[in-house]
Amino acid sequence: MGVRLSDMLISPSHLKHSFEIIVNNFLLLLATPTMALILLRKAAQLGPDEILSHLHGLRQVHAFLAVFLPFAFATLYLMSRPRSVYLVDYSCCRPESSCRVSMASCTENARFSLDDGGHRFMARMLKRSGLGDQTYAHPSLHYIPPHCYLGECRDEAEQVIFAVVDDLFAKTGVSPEAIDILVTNCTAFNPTPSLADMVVNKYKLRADIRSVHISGMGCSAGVISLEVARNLLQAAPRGAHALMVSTENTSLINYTGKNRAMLLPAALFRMGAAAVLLSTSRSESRFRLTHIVRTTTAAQDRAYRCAYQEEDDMGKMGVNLSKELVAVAGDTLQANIVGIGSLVLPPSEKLLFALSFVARKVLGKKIKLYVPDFRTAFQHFCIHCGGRAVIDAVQNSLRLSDENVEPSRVTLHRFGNTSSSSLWYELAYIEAKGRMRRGDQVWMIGFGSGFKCNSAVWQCIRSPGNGDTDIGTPWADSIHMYPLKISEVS
Ligand SMILES: CC(C)(COP(=O)(O)OP(=O)(O)OC[C@H]1O[C@@H](n2cnc3c(N)ncnc32)[C@H](O)[C@@H]1OP(=O)(O)O)[C@@H](O)C(=O)NCCC(=O)NCCSC(=O)CC(=O)O
Repeated sequence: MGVRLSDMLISPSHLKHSFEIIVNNFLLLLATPTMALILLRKAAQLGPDEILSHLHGLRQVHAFLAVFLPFAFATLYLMSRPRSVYLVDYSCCRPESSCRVSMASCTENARFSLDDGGHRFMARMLKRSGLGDQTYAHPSLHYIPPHCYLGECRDEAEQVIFAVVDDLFAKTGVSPEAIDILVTNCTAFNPTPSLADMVVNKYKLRADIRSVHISGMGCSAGVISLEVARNLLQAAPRGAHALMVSTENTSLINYTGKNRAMLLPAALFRMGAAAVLLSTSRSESRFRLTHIVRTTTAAQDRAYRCAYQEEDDMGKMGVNLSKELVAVAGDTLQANIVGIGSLVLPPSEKLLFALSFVARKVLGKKIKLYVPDFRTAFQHFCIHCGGRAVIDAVQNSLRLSDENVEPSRVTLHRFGNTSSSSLWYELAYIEAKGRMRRGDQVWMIGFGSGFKCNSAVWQCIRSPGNGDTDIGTPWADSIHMYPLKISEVS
């Protein structure tokens, strides 16, 4: 059956599209004819002779000022702006295959390490978690019961961190002596000397390096590291390099008590890490960091306690993931999108939001607030894959399509929740699928204990060429399997 033209013109999507064109180009549509009209009227009033005599009357000093002043103002403006920060490249760890854990082996371990109730709960959570059969956990967790001592934790950190940093130096050709700034983050494992010192020692980094380690800041700490690295880079000489390493240690999932909320991390968290090289030099870089917006709701007790490290009644230590976490994440996201929306959304989306806001104030709460369409600003979304329910909640509140959240769901399936490094696995998935184009905008959304929602926005300035064989390396052995219909977990 054919579609009538009149239906097409008044269909909601076409109306919305026309509205966007008019509002987003309002200034241009209004200003260009107005300026043209004013100039034509003035020219008509003066006539050609008078215009020519005005032009002859201009002195050299006028011409000089007309050229020099805009040039001077433009130079001052450019010099006073903070320097742009670029992503040279990044690397994500695919641990050794001996670390791989299948669902069956996780369930089997739970049977021998937990009581009956705990084992049944874990079996159910593992099935429903959205994780697949190829995620990784450090060998210390393959023991029954888990065997997490300082030496094993340090070994896990060294394995993943050295793997990604080796890979990053190899693929960028940047030498360790060229690193001026180092930022590392890991929430659960914080030995002395720190993980930052571990990297300095291994790669013999310079004695004057600015190094920082961030701990206890949860899964959104990767974006916090980014902000710290960006701020330090902007204060460093032009062309300086910052190395950023984000990881989590699976020692945090060795809880073997009876508290369900503390058992949950073992069903979700897995081994992984990412290393990122940033610079203030655009040449050779692949992305430009355009915005970072950080939100914390830690002032509210409910938010503060929803991912909380504690001892249970029997004195066993673990991380308690409250049932309220998903709702808290939704509230924190709402606060974050107000900040990010004002920076990135086109005027049409801002206007619709403002109109719905005013209508709600005037007509009361029965009027729903308009949820801006973030797909008008971003081509790609990297949403922290904290758990199936977290991804579902973000997809619903931002009205995203299944394809928009595909990188998060497949990362959860292939690598599990690798905490602050998960966003980089998602970016690598998008690139491995060949979806990244020059000019594309990427929104990274990190969630983490506190509670925090931190956003980073990247613009692709160089899409991968045919020679870039390293792109999407962590996915090299599995990209052909995805996407699966993993949203339909029974
Ligand atoms: C765990 C799930 C995959 C389970 O999926 P389901 O569809 O089965 O969920 P459901 O709500 O029906 O719950 C099934 C059963 O699990 C129980 N259940 C669910 N969540 C629980 C929790 N937090 N504590 C204790 N029990 C819990 C329910 O009561 C129910 O039990 P019964 O059936 O007996 O009534 C999902 O709920 C999920 O993804 N939750 C979010 C996980 C999360 O908090 N991720 C953030 C990690 S922290 C992070 O990433 C950041 C950071 O740490 O910084």
